[in-house]
Amino acid sequence: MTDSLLIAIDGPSGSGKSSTSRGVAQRLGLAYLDTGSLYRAAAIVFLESGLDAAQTELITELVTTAKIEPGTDPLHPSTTVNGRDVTEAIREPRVSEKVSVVATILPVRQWLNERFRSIIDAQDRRIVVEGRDITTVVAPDADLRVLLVADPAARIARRQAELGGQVDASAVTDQVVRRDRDDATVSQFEQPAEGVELVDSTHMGLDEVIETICAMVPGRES
Ligand SMILES: Nc1ncnc2c1ncn2[C@@H]1O[C@H](COP(=O)(O)OP(=O)(O)OP(=O)(O)O)[C@@H](O)[C@H]1O
Ligand SMILES: Nc1ccn([C@H]2C[C@H](O)[C@@H](COP(=O)(O)O)O2)c(=O)n1
Repeated sequence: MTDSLLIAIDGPSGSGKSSTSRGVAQRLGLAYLDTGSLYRAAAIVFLESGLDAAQTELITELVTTAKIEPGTDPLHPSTTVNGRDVTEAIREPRVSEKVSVVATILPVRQWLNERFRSIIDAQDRRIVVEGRDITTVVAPDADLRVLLVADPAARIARRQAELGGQVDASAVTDQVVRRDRDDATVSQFEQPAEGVELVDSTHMGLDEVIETICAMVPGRES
């Protein structure tokens, strides 16, 4: 049996977690779990329910009875809700605007955390998992734990470039800065916890970040 290799990567919005984690997983032959994609899928369930954000018990019931399934192939990220492919829909600005509503409901977080742990086990712990609280709550026992950060200006510019100018600057700033502020009320991703490696990607290209993290894997240090 191949040795387990669980890599946990956290960081604020737009710091490069998804792109970096997919690259590291591809390079090391690991599976990949984007935990934010499940929070986003839960946000779709909430948005389509017509419920008010204050109806947290009803939102929790709906989300925790939905069948939310993430793919774990780093080459082909995918997410389904009750069998429907929502891979593209979860990236829409309306979802980014509202995802913190579900992400700040603690029973939803507890339910999702159990899902994440069972997916990690189903992959024999050979997986890169990224999010906001993977290094601290979901997998504090990971073989490598990284907090990936970048200056807010760099993160906003990256997100703006990704959206190809289709969303105005204040909406992009909201998606990055306001969302981090809301998300930080339930997770600690601004400072590395003890034993977590800090990587600042502000002035690093994607390949350099991937290379840096691969070199931190126990047994691969140069
Ligand atoms: N080191 C880098 N240098 C320049 N651009 C980058 C770098 N890392 C990622 N990017 C780009 O920045 C954008 C955001 O990256 P990504 O989606 O990986 O961030 P994220 O941390 O997962 O964001 P979110 O938490 O909001 O989902 C993407 O367009 C990506 O290609
Ligand atoms: N472990 C996680 C992962 C994600 N979230 C929340 C915070 C984000 O606003 C949202 C979407 O994540 P993204 O796609 O931007 O990485 O999900 C969280 O609270 N904990």
